[in-house]
Amino acid sequence: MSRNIYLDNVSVEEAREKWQEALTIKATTEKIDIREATGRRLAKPVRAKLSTPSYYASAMDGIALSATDTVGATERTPVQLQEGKEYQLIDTGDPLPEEFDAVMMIEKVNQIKEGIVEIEESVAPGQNVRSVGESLVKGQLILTVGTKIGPYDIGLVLEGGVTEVTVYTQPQVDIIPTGSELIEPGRSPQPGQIIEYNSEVIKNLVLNWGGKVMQRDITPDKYEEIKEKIQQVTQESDLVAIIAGSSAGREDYTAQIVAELGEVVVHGVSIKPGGPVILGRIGDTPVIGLPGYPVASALNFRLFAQPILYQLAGLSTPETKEVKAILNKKLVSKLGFREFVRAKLVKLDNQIVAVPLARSSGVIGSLVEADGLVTISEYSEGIDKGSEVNVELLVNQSKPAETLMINGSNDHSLDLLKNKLAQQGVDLLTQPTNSLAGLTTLSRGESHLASINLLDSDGQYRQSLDRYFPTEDVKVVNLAYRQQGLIVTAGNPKNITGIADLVVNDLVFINRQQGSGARMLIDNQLAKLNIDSTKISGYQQVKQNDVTLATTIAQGGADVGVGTLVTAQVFDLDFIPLRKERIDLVIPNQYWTDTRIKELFKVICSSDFKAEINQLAGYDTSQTGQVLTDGPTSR
Ligand SMILES: Nc1nc2c(c(=O)[nH]1)N[C@H]1C(S)=C(S)[C@@H](COP(=O)(O)OP(=O)(O)OC[C@H]3O[C@@H](n4cnc5c(N)ncnc54)[C@H](O)[C@@H]3O)O[C@H]1N2
Ligand code: MOO
Repeated sequence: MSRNIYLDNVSVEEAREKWQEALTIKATTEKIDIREATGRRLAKPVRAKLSTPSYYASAMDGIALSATDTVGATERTPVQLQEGKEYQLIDTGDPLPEEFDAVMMIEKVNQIKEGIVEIEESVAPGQNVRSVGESLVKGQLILTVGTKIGPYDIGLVLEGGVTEVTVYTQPQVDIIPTGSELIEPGRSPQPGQIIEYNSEVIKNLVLNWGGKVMQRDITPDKYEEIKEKIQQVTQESDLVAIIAGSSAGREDYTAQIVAELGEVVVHGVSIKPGGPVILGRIGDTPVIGLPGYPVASALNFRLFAQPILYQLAGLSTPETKEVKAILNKKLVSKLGFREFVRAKLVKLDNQIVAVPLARSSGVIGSLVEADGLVTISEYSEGIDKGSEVNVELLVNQSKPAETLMINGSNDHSLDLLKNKLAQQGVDLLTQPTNSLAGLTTLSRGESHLASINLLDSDGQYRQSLDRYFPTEDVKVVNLAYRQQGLIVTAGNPKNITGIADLVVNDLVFINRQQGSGARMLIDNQLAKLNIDSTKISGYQQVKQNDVTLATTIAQGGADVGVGTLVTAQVFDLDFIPLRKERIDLVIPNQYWTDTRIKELFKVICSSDFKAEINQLAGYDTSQTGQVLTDGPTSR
């Protein structure tokens, strides 16, 4: 079998147009019981078969009477009425006897004696009476075509004497995940195996759009098996989605099979992610071959299958909502490809800022985090930092104002903080870099707060903070103290006891980057002990964070590095304590009154939060929530 190496490179619009031309899409309808119709779309209008109420009915508990008999009734000139002749007792919903035209509430009726009542005010004709057709009039239009049927609609339709309604048939999507490397969720992947989840993502998109799903078993990368499966399901399906095998790999068969069974209309669109998408048909059934990478798979399905499914359901695709935002990072892109970059949106001062997320199409988390999609045109090689961009909203418009952006040193307590803040409706966007980068970003107005672990050698923040905020006041709030030390191989086979051992010949050290608190710690200690860093093997090798440093040691790439106790424990490594270090949050005074910051401060000061931090090995909350310094003069 020859490989399909040459893909088309058509635009999104051209691909959609070509696919539409090749398909004959017709929405079909069915009659169903209104009681089973929640969420369905009406294909025919509903009209009332009855008027309701169908009789004049009392709207209150009281007495039925004639308005004319009450004329002139006041507290001083009450009117007496005789039961059976001038009034009759009546309850809510009862038919109004023909001889009467109004109802007086029982609370306003004084019983004088058996069969005689007295009233102290007059009533108007029709008072407290529900007239015929007050709710619905026979023949009245109750619901229009396209209505998405909800709880109240069902009540109204039933009241109108109707039980059966005509709705659009829910399109059925058959999803076939392919790939010999795929395993069912819940199993533990061996090297080379991947948990299959794309089909669940696609399934839930279809359900959200009002369709039905048949999720098929994982089919291995075997030409015959895939072909057979596609043949089997196509007949009964309104749209077939085949996941993976779309590209130029040795076992990428989808396009070839679709071509044999029907027609490949487009294979290859000039977009990222998701270039190798296949759009085709088998008989009258539309078939889409989705690229295997999860982001590509989901975005392609949205881009191409959603409009088809909406047409099948008798609807037009919902308009997308956009906001304008300022891009906070330069995006470089390949000319000739339209790229959809997932972005977080944050309201910073009075602007919405778009923070690009991971661009790899293998990172599904980028879709979880994303508030919107930034499109880089195929005619551009990228977008500069600071440019205004249109962002397609994936969330509520109010979301950017609920997000707080923090940059700086990473710490386990920030995860706990994020989780707690989320419960208060604040989304903490963490951008783990290092302390100095956090302060740089903050001083440029590109974040709301910074996390730092940079105490100066004299135990003050003076130097660091004055450098970044020479004129502006900032508050420094303690988050926690954590245990910093040497992370060493499990069992400490090289018997490392402290910093002085780092110059031992057969030891390999692994360092952290400049600007990180761990790097400052090691450099300070080396200076104190008069140790020449060039004598330490591996000193030039740096890792960007605690976790990658520990991973390197756990995998045998180094013997020792500086990190936290909690990270050593996560990776089952040994630990030699060096010092307790403070993790602080730096918050410019201008944000101190921001509601998101107020929530953050409340969380930090809560005993719940402190209790959670105290669960972390080596953490200390004795000063958590304390505002340590306040303004340049007191620093
Ligand atoms: N030589 C070329 N190689 C590739 C090209 C290309 O143009 N030339 N395109 C790349 C792009 S872009 C994409 S996207 C992928 C698409 O590849 P396939 O559709 O053939 O998908 P696979 O290679 O089988 O899978 C990619 C990746 O995704 C994982 N996967 C697949 N299905 C699932 C699933 N149901 N659930 C979870 N994960 C899944 C799979 O294990 C792979 O890791 O091709 C590039 N290569
Ligand atoms: O389509 Mo691929 O998804 O760009 O990685």
